[in-house]
Amino acid sequence: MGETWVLMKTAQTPTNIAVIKYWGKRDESLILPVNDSISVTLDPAHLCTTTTVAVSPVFQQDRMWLNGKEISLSGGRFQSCLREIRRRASEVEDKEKGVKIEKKDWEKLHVHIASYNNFPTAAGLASSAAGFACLVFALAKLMNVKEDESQLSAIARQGSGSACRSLFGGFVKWIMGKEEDGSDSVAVQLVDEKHWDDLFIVIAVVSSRQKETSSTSGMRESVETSLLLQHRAKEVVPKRILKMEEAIKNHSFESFAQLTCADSNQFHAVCLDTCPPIFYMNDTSHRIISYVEKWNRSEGSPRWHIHLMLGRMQF
Ligand SMILES: Nc1ncnc2c1ncn2[C@@H]1O[C@H](COP(=O)(O)OP(=O)(O)OP(=O)(O)O)[C@@H](O)[C@H]1O
Ligand SMILES: C[C@@](O)(CCOP(=O)(O)OP(=O)(O)O)CC(=O)O
Repeated sequence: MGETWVLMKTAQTPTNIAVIKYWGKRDESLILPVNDSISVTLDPAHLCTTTTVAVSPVFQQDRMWLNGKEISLSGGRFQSCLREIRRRASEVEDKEKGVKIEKKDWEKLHVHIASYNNFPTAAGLASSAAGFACLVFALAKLMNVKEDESQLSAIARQGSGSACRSLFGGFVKWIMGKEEDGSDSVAVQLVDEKHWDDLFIVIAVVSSRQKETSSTSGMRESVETSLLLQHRAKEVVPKRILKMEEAIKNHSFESFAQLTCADSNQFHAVCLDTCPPIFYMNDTSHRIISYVEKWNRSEGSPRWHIHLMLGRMQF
């Protein structure tokens, strides 16, 4: 296969915001969570990642550019995604270019990746979720991987846990799973994006500062030191997930809002119960919470829900 040719695929993936949060791992290397979680995928017209992947016999190594700057692919999470996709690659034929790639060829071929976020990266808006989901989906298309979105979500999960939920639109549940190899820790779509089309999400960025504690290290410390996290995972989230699924299915905004706010508040309570404590909110966040709580009380029934995360606000 000495000739020069390039095959290319592009994908676009939105970010997602958790309404029942993932916080804590039972397996760090496979990124397996201590609880189920549920998120809503944002409209791709607003916050999304666009990723193009290309393969050619002239590429000498896997390389990636993010927002125009080359980044290292040596990290374990990128390597996990590349390895898992390659393992599932199958034959690709492009009759126009006269190219045929056998399954065995994929181990020897290298990819070049260019990815762009149309929103701030590493700024608390879950760019890793959209980014790893988009990377996995684009690579799967390029390498003719037959797995469905749920099976692909188990690969995106190894890039970043919340990324598994961005393989679908609408409301998505990440089932924590019980298997040690993580084969049953996958995302499934609860309802599609048309199910609740008059629900709007407003994201107010209440701080431009990079968060001090990454999600990865924050949840590691919570698992190691917070008794509240253990209680939340065992006693609270299992029941709350069932109530949230019911609220979403029945468009019960009052229940949806109450559960979302309660879960966000408990997430921040776990962060405070961690040693050393983790602060993801600031005075602005607190002020907006109290305004919205007063608003909802004055209006009789909740019209807005609010949950704060990582120094930013989603209504
Ligand atoms: N488009 C992308 N493609 C692949 N990886 C990406 C992309 N965008 C971001 N990432 C990865 O995600 C990392 C940023 O993740 P990080 O968790 O720090 O921030 P965030 O996900 O934007 O915010 P938060 O986790 O607080 O919601 C980047 O350093 C990069 O490794
Ligand atoms: C607070 C959260 O947004 C945490 C997201 O954590 P990440 O998915 O970014 O963590 P890693 O798996 O270590 O990459 C809650 C959520 O999105 O469910």
